[in-house]
Amino acid sequence: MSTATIIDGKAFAESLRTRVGHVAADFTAKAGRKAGLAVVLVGEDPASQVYVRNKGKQTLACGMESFEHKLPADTAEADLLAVVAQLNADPAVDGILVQLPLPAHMDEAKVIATINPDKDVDGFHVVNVGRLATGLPGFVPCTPLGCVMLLKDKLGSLSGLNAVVIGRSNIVGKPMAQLLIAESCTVTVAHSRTKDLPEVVRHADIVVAAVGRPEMVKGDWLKPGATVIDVGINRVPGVEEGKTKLVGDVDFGSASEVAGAITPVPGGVGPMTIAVLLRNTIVAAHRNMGLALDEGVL
Ligand SMILES: Nc1nc(=O)c2c([nH]1)NC[C@@H]1CN(c3ccc(C(=O)N[C@@H](CCC(=O)O)C(=O)O)cc3)C=[N+]21
Ligand SMILES: [Mg+2]
Repeated sequence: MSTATIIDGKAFAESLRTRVGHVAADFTAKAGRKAGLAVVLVGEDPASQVYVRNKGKQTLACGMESFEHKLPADTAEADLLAVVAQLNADPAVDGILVQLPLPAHMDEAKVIATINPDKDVDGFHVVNVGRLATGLPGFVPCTPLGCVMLLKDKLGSLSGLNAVVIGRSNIVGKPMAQLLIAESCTVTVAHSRTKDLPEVVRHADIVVAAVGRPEMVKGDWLKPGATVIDVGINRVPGVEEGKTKLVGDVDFGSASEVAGAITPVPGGVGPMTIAVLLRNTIVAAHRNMGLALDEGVL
């Protein structure tokens, strides 16, 4: 039987988007224009198209402008860089997101390096990575920031807690570790080469699973009462022939019998990622226009 509290990321994301909407209306009144988010999608990956469509819809629903740039999969890297440069120069664009992954013929690091760091609402530019690592104001990657928001909402102070992050990607694992360090957690970063992962996880008050392996983390790995944040979005064959279902990196069935609280997939971290993107965009709009904003209201 499931005994864990389910952390409702979908509901939290909705309330965050409502707060972003109020701040966005205030911005429009002060700036005389709406805040704008540009999303660049290269290629026709169906999952990416769904995400981009959802981002666009939610951007508009928050009272911000959405600019979508869809480029064919065989676009030359130079042409993508030119689009980014044009968005950097456009005063109607406060935030720029280039959907990843990019086609194999493109150098992702080079493309990200071209984005103006002050419009980099994904927080992927090395300048923002450095700002996060050194405690300067900048932009923090949306998924890990969303995870910390859920953790603080659930636990209050995270100070002194043992946190184990499984995964060391630039997008989730590494920035997640930085944020947890800033919250005064004792942080362990585990990954595919970690020896005896269950034994490492057993010490964690907080587990953040971001490895991309369906249902890898089992309930009997967990310290009873641990808070489990599942970042995984894995599409696997469903019970019905030909259908797929979405599962996380955590085996929800067994984990929810041991954890104190756990995020579901779907409806956990995923919706937070988009809500934080909108939050980062309205923050960028204020900063770049020199308008004051109490970021604590977000
Ligand atoms: N530059 C860049 N920034 C990103 O933030 C970025 C990206 N590239 N590339 C792709 C990934 C993926 N991503 C998700 C966003 C929302 C959900 C989401 O809302 N998921 C729903 C389910 C959606 C479904 O049913 O497929 C949920 O978990 O409840 C998932 C995944 C952002 N990404
Ligand atoms: Mg890894």
